[in-house]
Amino acid sequence: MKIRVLAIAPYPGLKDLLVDMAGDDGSIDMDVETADLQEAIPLAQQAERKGYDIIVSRGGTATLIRKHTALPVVDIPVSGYDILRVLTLIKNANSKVAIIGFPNVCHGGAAVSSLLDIDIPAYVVDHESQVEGALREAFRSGVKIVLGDVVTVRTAQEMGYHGILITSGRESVTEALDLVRRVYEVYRRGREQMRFYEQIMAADSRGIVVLDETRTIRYANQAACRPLGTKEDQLQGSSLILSSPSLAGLIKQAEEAMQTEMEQYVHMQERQFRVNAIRHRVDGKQGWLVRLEAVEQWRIDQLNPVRIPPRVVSFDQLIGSSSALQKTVSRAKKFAASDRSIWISGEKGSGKSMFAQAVHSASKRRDQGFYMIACDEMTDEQTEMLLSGTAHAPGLFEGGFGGTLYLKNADRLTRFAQTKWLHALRRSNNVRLVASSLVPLTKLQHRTEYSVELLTMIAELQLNVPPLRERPEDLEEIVRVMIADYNSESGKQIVGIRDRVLERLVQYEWPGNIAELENTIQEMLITTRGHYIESGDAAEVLERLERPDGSRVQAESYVQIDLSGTFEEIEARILWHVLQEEGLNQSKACKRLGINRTTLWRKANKLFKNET
Ligand SMILES: Nc1ncnc2c1ncn2[C@@H]1O[C@H](COP(=O)(O)OP(=O)(O)OP(=O)(O)O)[C@@H](O)[C@H]1O
Repeated sequence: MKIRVLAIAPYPGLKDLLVDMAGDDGSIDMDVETADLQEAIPLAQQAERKGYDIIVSRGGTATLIRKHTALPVVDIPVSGYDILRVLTLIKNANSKVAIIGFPNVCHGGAAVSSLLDIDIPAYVVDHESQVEGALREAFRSGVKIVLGDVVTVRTAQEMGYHGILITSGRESVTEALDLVRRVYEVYRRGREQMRFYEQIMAADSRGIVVLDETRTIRYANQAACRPLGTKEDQLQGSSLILSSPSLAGLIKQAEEAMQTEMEQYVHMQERQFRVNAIRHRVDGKQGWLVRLEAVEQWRIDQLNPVRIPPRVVSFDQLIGSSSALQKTVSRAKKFAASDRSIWISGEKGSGKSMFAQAVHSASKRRDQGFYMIACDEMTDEQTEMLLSGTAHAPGLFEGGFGGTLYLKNADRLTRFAQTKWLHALRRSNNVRLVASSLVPLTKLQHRTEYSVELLTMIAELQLNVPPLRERPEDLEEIVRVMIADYNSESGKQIVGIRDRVLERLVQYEWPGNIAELENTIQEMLITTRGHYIESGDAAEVLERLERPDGSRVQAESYVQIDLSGTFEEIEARILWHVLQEEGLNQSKACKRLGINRTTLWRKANKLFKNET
């Protein structure tokens, strides 16, 4: 195989010589172009893509293009012969002569002229922009003829003086071609080794991304294109923040926390990825080696009621040391170790989703997907799409899903959806189900409209998350964490909450539980100007909370009634919600519903059999 060489000759005569000499060389396949300095840059930039192995050029042009290509650039030297030739030419000239050029030309010239005992001053330049100044200086001191490189000669001529080009002769080109063969051998070995590593990385099913100290992507393999949503060649050299702000955010966090290794789950391009990043230091500069692994193959596409919760929750993130919470945590930890389905009941906003995620994170399926399906938001059509697939996408279980499915508000599945789930689950035995509902399981078991078979499947174990009012001792701790989170987001420096405010918070019933507490504290924090949440900062929010009937207003705003199914089914759901909110007190429920006790009794009896 011949070495593919692109020669860029800064003057036409060199092109002819190169074409002539390359024709005789069996090991080199050379194309020659004529271009000087800046004109040569685009040629050099395209050379690698065009399949050249090495570039050959001369003097200032060679130095310049080296900065614009990853290929090796071999410089045709200005040899002693070249200088000797030109000095022989001008040795009898009566006019004063000088050499002006880059160091290689000047040093050679000075050496040869001193050997020949001719006095030729040399003006060394490091950049083409200095040539004009050097020429002026030479001409001022009486120089009439300048010897030099292409840029020297051209500028001298433009200034109205005589310039003689030191051309490269056959010996210099022979020397350059020898160097091409030697450089190529080293380059070939290096390239083969690099290709070997590149092929290994390219074949890896994990996405591999190498970042430099500015979080710019230096390398990305094929598998990294999917999560980053771009083509391989567009990724290299681009900033991570543009390709994946979420991943860039995680790396930034890890840097700020001075971590040298980080493992996280990230949601990118509608899929979940496990991210493992290791900090590296090359030549004193820091960077990251990031590996991205798809947690599973199924993707969400446009199904809104199916979501990936934004963060990984572990049991440690559940705040509260009350025995009520700790008992639930210890029960949930035991459940996590088994692979059985869990039914989590609890009031609105009490932490059911957090428990579901913590169970997943502590289970053997932690490396697989966790999807939350909002059952009350799914239309029957969407359930069908999710479970049976569409023309463009496989159904959830056909897509090889093997993680945890969290069926949020599973009590609100329509009859149609229940049947669909039942069929799908009968066929799939590799999924962990966690379901949640506001309704205690015992109540649901009496509902005629709910499939007993499905319940048996999705409620093998039961967990009850205690409402916040049953563990008031946790409130202060939760508020403290909320303040800390808020400080880091907002830059404020709030250090606590006054006892008077805390007491009033503890006395409140919290029908919307921690979700409601979060909103309340958030509002107080926004209005707080000092270091503590003072009574004044909290007054308006507290008054609203403590308004007579305030809790009911709050509770009602959390209720979502599923309007699918027959009128009787919808009526049943409304009836059930009102009864539940009134603590199963029929008189209060009748008053709110505007029906008499007999009607309620009849409907309730029909719906809940022996329940009321
Ligand atoms: N023990 C806890 N410690 C800290 N934060 C909590 C805790 N429990 C719940 N939260 C927070 O309260 C909010 C509500 O929690 P979550 O969504 O898990 O409740 P839920 O019972 O699933 O709500 P829903 O009834 O809407 O399904 C979330 O922002 C969650 O992070």
